[in-house]
Amino acid sequence: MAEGEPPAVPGVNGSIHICDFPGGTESPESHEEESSQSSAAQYNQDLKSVLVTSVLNLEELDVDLYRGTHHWVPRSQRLFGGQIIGQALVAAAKSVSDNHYAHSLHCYFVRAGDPKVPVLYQVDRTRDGRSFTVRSVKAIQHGQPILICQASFHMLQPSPLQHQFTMPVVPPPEDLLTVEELIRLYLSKPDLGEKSRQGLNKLLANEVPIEMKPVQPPHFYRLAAVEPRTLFWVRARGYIGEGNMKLHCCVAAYVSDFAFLGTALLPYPNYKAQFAASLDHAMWFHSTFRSDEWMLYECESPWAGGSRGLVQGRLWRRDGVLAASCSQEGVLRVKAVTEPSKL
Ligand SMILES: CCC(=O)SCCNC(=O)CCNC(=O)[C@H](O)C(C)(C)COP(=O)(O)OP(=O)(O)OC[C@H]1O[C@@H](n2cnc3c(N)ncnc32)[C@H](O)[C@@H]1OP(=O)(O)O
Repeated sequence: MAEGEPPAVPGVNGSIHICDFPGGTESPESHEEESSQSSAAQYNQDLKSVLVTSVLNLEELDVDLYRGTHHWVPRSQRLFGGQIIGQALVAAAKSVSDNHYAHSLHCYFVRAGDPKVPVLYQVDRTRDGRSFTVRSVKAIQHGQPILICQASFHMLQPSPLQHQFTMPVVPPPEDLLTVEELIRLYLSKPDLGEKSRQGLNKLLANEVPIEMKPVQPPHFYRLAAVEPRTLFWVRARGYIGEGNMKLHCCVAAYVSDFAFLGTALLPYPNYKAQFAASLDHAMWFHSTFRSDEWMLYECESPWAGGSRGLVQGRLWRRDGVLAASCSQEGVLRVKAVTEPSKL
């Protein structure tokens, strides 16, 4: 890693995209306190998640037409894909009855999102069935689609067919450090270069509405090739509360695109992404969950080639229930890194 670049974390651009990680100004101590409190008390209900109060709170302009604004914009200055998916799912869900729940979505990112203007979401009520309801959503900027999304909703239908994989065994979130805490540890290294220090401080100032705790902190530094698999605990910052499963799915859609594509870069520490962007994103929701509670995100990349990478993910509730599955392909244009790390 070259001097001047912050250390790598498993973000979308591997060694350069650390801006895609949550920043914040909490002290490490606040998490120690939190872990010693009861789970009921761990939510400060005054600190509502900004995802709910702002990002996913769309303005209704007309029937089936909504406007969404931006909260956090990545350093790439193109809109965060998870934000567009989450907002598209909110728009789709608005015209779906309360007893139908999101079970899947399929999206293509066809143009880069422009952070300077809001996004319009135009919903087509494709079909209303007894069990399944389908919506098509077009996210539009400057008169052109930036995302096309199909979302399907299903009423609850119990069935004797029921199985799932087993959740990986990992340390609980209370035993792990947040990304911010890991960065602070890194900042305490006396031999850290000044430009790296500046980059890390910028990262801490980021206001990503997600908290993360990597299970394998060595990946954080990404000095050696590792298998394309990563595990981290993740949750929305702030309180959302029980009850609105549609909303939790929208938040999970936002979260699921975060630090996902970078999994495909983990075996290649000698390359950095010059251009990385998600091309498509699919998601299946399996169980009820709370997106403001820690969930384990298990990400793996079974394939990369032809300047593209495929990533697959599973979001686990901490009690071992599989909450959601995700798949994404992204474009990955890389260049060789010549300078060794000075960090
Ligand atoms: C956390 C992950 C995320 O959130 S990523 C955000 C969500 N996803 C997105 O924003 C992706 C949106 N989709 C897109 O931008 C387009 O569909 C993309 C993927 C770029 C389509 O690519 P393409 O058909 O190549 O578009 P384009 O011709 O407009 O070119 C875009 C820039 O890429 C370049 N490019 C093109 N082909 C090549 C190539 N073979 N080798 C090197 N560069 C190539 C183009 O020159 C163009 O670059 P520039 O913008 O002019 O600087």
